Amino acid sequence: MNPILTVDDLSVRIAGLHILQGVTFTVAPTGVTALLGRNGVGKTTTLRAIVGLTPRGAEVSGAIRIGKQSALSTPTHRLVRGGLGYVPEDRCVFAGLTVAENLRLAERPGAAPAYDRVFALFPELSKRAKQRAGTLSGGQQQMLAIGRVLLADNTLLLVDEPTKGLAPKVVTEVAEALEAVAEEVPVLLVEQNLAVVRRLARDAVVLAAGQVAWTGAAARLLGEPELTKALLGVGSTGVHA
Ligand SMILES: Nc1ncnc2c1ncn2[C@@H]1O[C@H](COP(=O)(O)OP(=O)(O)OP(=O)(O)O)[C@@H](O)[C@H]1O
Repeated sequence: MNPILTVDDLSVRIAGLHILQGVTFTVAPTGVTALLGRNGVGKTTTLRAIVGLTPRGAEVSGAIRIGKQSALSTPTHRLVRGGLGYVPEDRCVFAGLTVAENLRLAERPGAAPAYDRVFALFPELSKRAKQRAGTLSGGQQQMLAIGRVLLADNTLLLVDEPTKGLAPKVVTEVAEALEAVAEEVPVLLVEQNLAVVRRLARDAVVLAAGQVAWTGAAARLLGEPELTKALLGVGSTGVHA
């Protein structure tokens, strides 16, 4: 099966810092690929480069293809309209708007919004349609951030640390939702909670200091404690997925 995403020799310099230094990896067209690594290795920078959101003035080189489309030469709004979904780390919900208004703003032109799909995955969003997003819990905001992207059909989802800062029970809920999502659409997932990675990911790509340090089966990485510790600096156990 051809990869849905190919990142080839990607380099990103921001403010004189060479943050990504020739990153190369692929993402399979089904299931979850985890993008892993210690803090500050360039995971978020990689996702942002794919979606075309590197800061102004950044120097980006290499090639990124989503299917056959060159991402680096396509503006972000066209990538999104073409089916690239991005759930950023900071969730970016509009705090002063209601849940319903946040969802409405995310409808993509020319495509019927799939409210049924979103509310089936996250019934809480339907119940709280009139609540201001800023008053939702962290987990509910995360569900809104994911739900927003799922209003449209996607060919690839990029999801950045969806369980960060969430209570254990909510981590489980978000992991369950992503598991269901990944049955329909391939996901490139940045995630620090290795129990979540173990549950969701088939493939893993590990970054270290702006380069790919390891690629392979997630189960293999997490099944070898020495390897996990060497690459990620932590044991392979995690909780609450
Ligand atoms: N706009 C920017 N200006 C300057 N440095 C930046 C900028 N964006 C990222 N960096 C630096 O690039 C490096 C990689 O950052 P990035 O957020 O991609 O790492 P990460 O692997 O996602 O980290 P974490 O796991 O902590 O979220 C860090 O050293 C960060 O400080």
